[in-house]
Amino acid sequence: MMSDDDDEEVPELVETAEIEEEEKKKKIPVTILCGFLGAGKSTIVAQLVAEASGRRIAVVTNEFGESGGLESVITAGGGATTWAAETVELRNGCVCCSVKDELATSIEGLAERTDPDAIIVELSGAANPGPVAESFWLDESLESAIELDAVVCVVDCAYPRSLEYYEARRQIAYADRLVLSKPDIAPDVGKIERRLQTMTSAETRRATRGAGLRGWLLATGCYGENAKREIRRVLDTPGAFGSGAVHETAFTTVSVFQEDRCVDLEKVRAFLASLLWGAAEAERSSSSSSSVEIFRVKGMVRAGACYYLVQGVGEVFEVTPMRPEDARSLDFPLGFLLFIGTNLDRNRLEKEFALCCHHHNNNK
Ligand SMILES: Nc1nc2c(ncn2[C@@H]2O[C@H](COP(=O)(O)OP(=O)(O)OP(=O)(O)O)[C@@H](O)[C@H]2O)c(=O)[nH]1
Repeated sequence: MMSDDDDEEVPELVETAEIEEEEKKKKIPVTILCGFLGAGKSTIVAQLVAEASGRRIAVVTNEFGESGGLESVITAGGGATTWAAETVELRNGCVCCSVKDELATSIEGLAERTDPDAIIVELSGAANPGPVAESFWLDESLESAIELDAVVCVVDCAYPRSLEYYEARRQIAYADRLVLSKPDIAPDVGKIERRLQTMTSAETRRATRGAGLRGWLLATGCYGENAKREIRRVLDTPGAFGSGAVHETAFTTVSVFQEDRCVDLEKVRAFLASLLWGAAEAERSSSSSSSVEIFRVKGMVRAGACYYLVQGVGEVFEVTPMRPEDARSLDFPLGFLLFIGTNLDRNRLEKEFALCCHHHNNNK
């Protein structure tokens, strides 16, 4: 029976065509899950699937070796009974070295066939997440159904020595989020957290066997247009704008900023291109421990009245306009770039960023 109140309720007008259009545009978020050998990646995936409560999560795992394929499993969530297995074939072997162009195409195909709500790509223990993340950096014009959502790295708190391995530190440098696994058996999680803070501004969370991570780990919006919250968080991270403390290793975060000066976007793009491509080239041709490597770039710059988000992974980067409402809500007029890598030269980065800026605020 309807009450008087119900009678008086004015039905909301729903523009179905608009909603359909929105739905169509909504891309399937891809989470890259990395972490050193035995850190707890598979345990986390199993827990995410167990907590999926009806959402469909596609899991793609990369096993090194013979087949050169990627195994994937799809679940409708909520228990083992709904699992279905499928293999994404890649011709050339290891996902993190040789097949990056094929990877996104294969996973797009998988997404089309199975229509999941989220996709997790679980990498093997020593894998480099950089080329994998790059492969999801798809051109807008390709109208892909999938988009990179975050690189998540699992750090084993019960095995702090893993941080001595270059492969483990590189995974941390690429990550947007760090899961601190095994806090239940680790003697000093706080010490590991403090050490990680000297290496990256990525957000961290402790989790025993992956419990309670779903809302934090999937569909985070760390990349792309939704990255506003992530930028806000980086700006709020203590130390992200520090005066250049010397870190324990050559592995560092350096941020440079130009308060309220407008940039020339073409110069910013040229600066990033020469920096990232130059660093990658130098890295390929040298095995020296003093070589410069840049894993991640994050930032925000202003050109005229418009703010732009800067994001980079490995050799690829993009400079994208922010929605005016997002830029307004950031509430401080700041241009900054944050680099995570090895042997970064703060003075050089500061000088070159300054050269991208106009002398006056009015963009003239
Ligand atoms: N005590 C405890 N054990 C954990 C936790 N997470 C994972 N483990 C255990 O750690 C071991 C390795 O976990 P996996 O999930 O297989 O790790 P992985 O990163 O997938 O391992 P690889 O694929 O070999 O690199 C297993 O014995 C897990 O049961 C945790 O939070 N606490």
